[in-house]
Amino acid sequence: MIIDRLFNEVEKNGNVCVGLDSHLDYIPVNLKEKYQDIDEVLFKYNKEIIDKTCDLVPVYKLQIAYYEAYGIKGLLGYKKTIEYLRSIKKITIGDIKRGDISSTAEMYAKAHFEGEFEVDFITLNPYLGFDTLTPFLKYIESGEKGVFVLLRTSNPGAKDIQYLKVSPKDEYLYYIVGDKLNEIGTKYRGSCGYSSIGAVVGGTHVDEAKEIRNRYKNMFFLIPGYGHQGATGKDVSLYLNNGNGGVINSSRGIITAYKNYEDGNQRFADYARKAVLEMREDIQSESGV
Ligand SMILES: O=C(O)c1cc(=O)[nH]c(=O)n1[C@@H]1O[C@H](COP(=O)(O)O)[C@@H](O)[C@H]1O
Repeated sequence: MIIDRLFNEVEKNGNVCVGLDSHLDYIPVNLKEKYQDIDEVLFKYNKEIIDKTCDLVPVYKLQIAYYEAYGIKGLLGYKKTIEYLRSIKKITIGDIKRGDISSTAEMYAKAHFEGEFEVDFITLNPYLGFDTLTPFLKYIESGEKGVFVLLRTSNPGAKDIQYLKVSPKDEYLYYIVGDKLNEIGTKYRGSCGYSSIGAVVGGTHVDEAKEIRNRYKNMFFLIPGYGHQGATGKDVSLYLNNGNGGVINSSRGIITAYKNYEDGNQRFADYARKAVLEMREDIQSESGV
């Protein structure tokens, strides 16, 4: 199952998920001048970062908005990047955060689990209801695909809706979501013990971290918020289990790390590698593995 592959990759390479949120403003001028087409600029930037980090990380996440924003050429850059990652056997997360009525969700599943945009995992938004998840289950059942469903997000606005107290137990709304995901996910557990239905849990809020980790022992977490959004190694390691059970995403903190160095423009991928190494060490030292 895909979750076993991810679990094993984490055992081997640690927890860092490189977020390829490749805004053109993040890309060094010399690289932008070298290639005429946006798809090539995006792909070459991503490829250099991938080539310098792939021995250190278990997985890459592409937030699709950074590609959609550049139209057809942007999406071509997305396609080329995920194809390259899959060709070198790295696990891919398409951060698409979809959620819609089931007939439409069926087409989202087809769009991102098959064809030109095929990835291993996608992110989903469950706040339109749990029926929106059904069309993805047949892909998960095949063993080859997985999902990370938003549970409690990293942004300050997470408090607006996800933290509303709801009956019957007067608990936070996100626990209703988590309990249901846990229940659906039981059927899709791999030999590692985790389910291919994982959850997104922002690392920026830590008050309930222990409770979330204990309550959802078989859930694998995608944990964003490290670095630019303020979460530290200490914060995010609260969501891990013996150093596994989660991957921690950093996007800007890795792909724009070069901006802090005078020779950064020429060596952006070297500085991405340095940022990954530092992040990996930070997490490992805090999670005690
Ligand atoms: O699903 C996500 O990946 C996600 C969920 C969440 O709660 N917070 C969050 O920041 N993300 C994504 O994680 C990435 C964070 O980027 P950086 O803040 O630059 O590391 C972006 O691609 C966000 O869209």
